[in-house]
Amino acid sequence: MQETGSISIHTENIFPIIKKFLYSDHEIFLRELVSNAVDATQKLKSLAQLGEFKGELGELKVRVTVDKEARKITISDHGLGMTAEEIKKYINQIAFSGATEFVEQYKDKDAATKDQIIGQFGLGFYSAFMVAKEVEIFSQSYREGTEAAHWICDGSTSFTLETTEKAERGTDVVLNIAEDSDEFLEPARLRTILTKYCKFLPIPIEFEGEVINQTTPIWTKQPAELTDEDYKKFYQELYPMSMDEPLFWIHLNVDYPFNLTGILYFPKVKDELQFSRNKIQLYSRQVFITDEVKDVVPEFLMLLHGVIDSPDIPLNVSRSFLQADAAVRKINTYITKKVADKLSSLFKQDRPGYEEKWGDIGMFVKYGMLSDEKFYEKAKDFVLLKNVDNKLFTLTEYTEHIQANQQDKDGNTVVLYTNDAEHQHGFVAAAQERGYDVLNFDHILDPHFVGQLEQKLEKTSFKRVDADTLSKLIEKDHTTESVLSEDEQTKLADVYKTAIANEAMHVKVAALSPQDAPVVITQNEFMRRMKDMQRTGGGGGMQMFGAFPESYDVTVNANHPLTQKVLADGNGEKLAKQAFDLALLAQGMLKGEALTAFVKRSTELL
Ligand SMILES: Nc1ncnc2c1ncn2[C@@H]1O[C@H](COP(=O)(O)OP(=O)(O)OP(=O)(O)O)[C@@H](O)[C@H]1O
Repeated sequence: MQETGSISIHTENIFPIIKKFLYSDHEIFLRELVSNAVDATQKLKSLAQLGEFKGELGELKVRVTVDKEARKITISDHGLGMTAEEIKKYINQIAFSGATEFVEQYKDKDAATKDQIIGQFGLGFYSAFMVAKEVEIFSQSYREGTEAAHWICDGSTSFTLETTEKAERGTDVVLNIAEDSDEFLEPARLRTILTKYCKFLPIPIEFEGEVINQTTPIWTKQPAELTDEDYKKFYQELYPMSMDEPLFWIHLNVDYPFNLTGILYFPKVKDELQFSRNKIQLYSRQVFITDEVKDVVPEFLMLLHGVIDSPDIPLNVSRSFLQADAAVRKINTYITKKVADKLSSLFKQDRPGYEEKWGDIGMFVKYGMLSDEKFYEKAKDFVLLKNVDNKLFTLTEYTEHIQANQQDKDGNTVVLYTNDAEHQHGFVAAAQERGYDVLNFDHILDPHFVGQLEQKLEKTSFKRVDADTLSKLIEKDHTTESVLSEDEQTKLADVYKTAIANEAMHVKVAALSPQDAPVVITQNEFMRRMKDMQRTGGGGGMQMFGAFPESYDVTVNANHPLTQKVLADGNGEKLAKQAFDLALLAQGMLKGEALTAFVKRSTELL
């Protein structure tokens, strides 16, 4: 029997159109054909289980071979095969009508969208024509008493179908590679494509006499069957270049209301926010799809590594649709919840272990809290604050820790922090001397995090240790009386103003304790925060603060013994300058010429 015919579709000659549309990702033809072969094999296995196929299953491998001379790539399977009638139905009708529909719907879309949609309309098989000028199918159905069929098509709407001889059950798809697709005749190229897309397919894939895949990757197994070593080994397989072991992992496994399996690893990341993105691989039934998991995984978890496998993610639709897709939103929420639960249980079950990892996971947690309200609600119980003595506290523990000492006269709890304990050492030490605790907030996310905590925590404010004099940072009821008269205070301020001679330094006199420093230089908390935010790119509306020059408050302590000397001494200005320079020195602000002058003056005074 031989039959030639025309495939009944509306658009004439869709081949050139498809080929043109899908220019950027021709390599996926192999993914599509190999997954068809795998599907056919699995269907046969299911039929055997159901007792509908009683013959020998034999060795169920999929073989990919390439013959460079003959310009042919062959994908062979021992799956259920197709009769001539089935080829007409599944290939001529389904595969081709899918292609037609594709052309009609996606004519005007951009390249990225087109790349994504190839499978959507059963375009799988048709993708062969992106690289082949002619495609042949040799197939023998598993059904007894059926004849083998041979189909040839050049991508146009006409085809030839005839009976043939084929010894073994299953299908061979033979591609006659087009001149412009020579690259796919290179075995090395084919191997790369196969390892990229087919590494975890459930049926063995043989290429050049070697099986290139793992048929049961660990995410398809039950967590109870797996040891820590299995998870670590798999991580190493996924990221052979990685030096570090993952910190911990989450095995995802849900089948309702959507289907999702996978393993997410927390890598060691430390500081780099931009580091290792796009490390999560997305699979659909063990076929690799993409490592662009944006929208499927919440933004703050993009730093995680691992695999997600879900047939429910509509991979073939455009980006904007993906964001709006209900299944994707649910998956997103699910992953966030799973991550929060995992952190929570680590925290509860092994506090020391959790604290040890805090340096690596702290950033995730804070980033998550900042970007996701639901995550904040869970994480507020396991987020940790670190003080300058490297002790870690939960939010509740910390409030309890400082409440007695660090309440101001209005009953607000004042949290003191430093963003650079080394640099602000003088301020930190002074605060500690008063029995205050100082937190370390030295990550670039911390200014934002501080802002968030201030909004969320009741009657709590955050002040950097160098934002004001200690008595002003936490204002207590009792005010220290000034030993100076009004006149003396004005005179004192004038002496300092002349000595400092700098517009950016706002001199004021305050009655501090005689034990405090004679002069303290501080930078207003609000202004400094605005500038910090701006530097880290936060808060779009903060732009206007860029126009403000740096300015500092210089607080002169009226009650310090030195003050009397400054007022009495004919040399007052020199002393004032010296005291001011010492304050600058404590802030690490004394540099260059000023530093040289200071050293000279100190020697003179000595
Ligand atoms: N190797 C094969 N063995 C048996 N049947 C096949 C084989 N390849 C394709 N088919 C049949 O042809 C049909 C069309 O294949 P095609 O790849 O175009 O779409 P699909 O596999 O149904 O969907 P998609 O690939 O888009 O997920 C398949 O559904 C299957 O019935």
